Amino acid sequence: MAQPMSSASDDRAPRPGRTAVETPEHTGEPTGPAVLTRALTRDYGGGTGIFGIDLTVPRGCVYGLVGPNGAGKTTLLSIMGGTRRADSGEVVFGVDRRRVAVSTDVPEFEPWLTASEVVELAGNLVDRRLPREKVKVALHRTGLSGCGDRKAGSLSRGMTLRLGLAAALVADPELLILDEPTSALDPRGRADVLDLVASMREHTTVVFSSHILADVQRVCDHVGVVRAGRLLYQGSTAELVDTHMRPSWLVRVRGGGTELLRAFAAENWVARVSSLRPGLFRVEARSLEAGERHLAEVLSRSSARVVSVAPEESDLEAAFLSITGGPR
Ligand SMILES: Nc1ncnc2c1ncn2[C@@H]1O[C@H](COP(=O)(O)OP(=O)(O)OP(=O)(O)O)[C@@H](O)[C@H]1O
Repeated sequence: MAQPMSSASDDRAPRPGRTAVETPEHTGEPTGPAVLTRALTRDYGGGTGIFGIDLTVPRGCVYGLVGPNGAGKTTLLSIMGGTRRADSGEVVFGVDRRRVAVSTDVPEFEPWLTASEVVELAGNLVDRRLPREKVKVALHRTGLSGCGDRKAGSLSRGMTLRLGLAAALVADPELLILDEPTSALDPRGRADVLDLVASMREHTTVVFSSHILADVQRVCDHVGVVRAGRLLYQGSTAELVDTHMRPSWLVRVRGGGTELLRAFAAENWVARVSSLRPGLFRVEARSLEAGERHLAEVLSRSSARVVSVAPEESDLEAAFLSITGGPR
């Protein structure tokens, strides 16, 4: 695993026998999840920690782990990455354990090493004959091309985060675990890292945690929602957004449209209709199917002059609030 000096965890050494880490033999085409956890529990006391987490990360996906502060994301990723122990449960890898790389939310490096040396060292831990060119490529991919000779101790927080990423990906991991990889970055930096993550899809499985749900929605095809140490949802991002959002449409008509407003309000399939301003309504349906089936019908029965009908974009933020019942 490429994780040289970058950890801020409390207890690095997994206790033998406490967290089972299995690596199946590799024969032929790999199948099954890249990594999964079974009933993973780490109880810090006082109701904090993680409890009975069954995470399944399909191979080749970009998996986003989201949850409020203190939900247990770092604890979970640290146990998966081998830098914390679990009280019980297991982590099962479907990829070669040596090809799992981790970048923590607060990477720490020896301050006197240059950025190139940090990345080279990380690479050599995985492959002693790692071509020197790979170090340059990793620095380039993480936006640190001009910084190879700078001491790690002189880098800003955002640059240190990028250096952690470069160290993690230098040896082409099969599974990359990233804790809050965009949290310390400016908008440009965030976009760069998200593009990088998106470009790794399929040949590398990526698991990353984030507070920024727009980032997760942008690059993650799978998502896990944790709150208070428990996994509330996991599955495809699209499904999460579709099933946890009440589908809605914005309807614009010429004139006031009071008669149309009443017509919508009388329909069973309409969960709510609200007037945003004269001539503009939001129609919320009880299901996507019902809305798509009946919306046009009501419009055609009405004498209102319809200017436009547009489905409202569902987003992960709203789905997240619906699942967790509160802000993140
Ligand atoms: N070493 C520890 N000892 C005791 N409690 C801890 C320890 N590490 C974390 N916790 C507690 O466990 C809970 C989960 O923490 P964790 O850092 O895993 O959450 P998180 O989802 O990563 O939070 P954040 O988004 O704020 O980084 C929190 O209540 C935290 O205070």
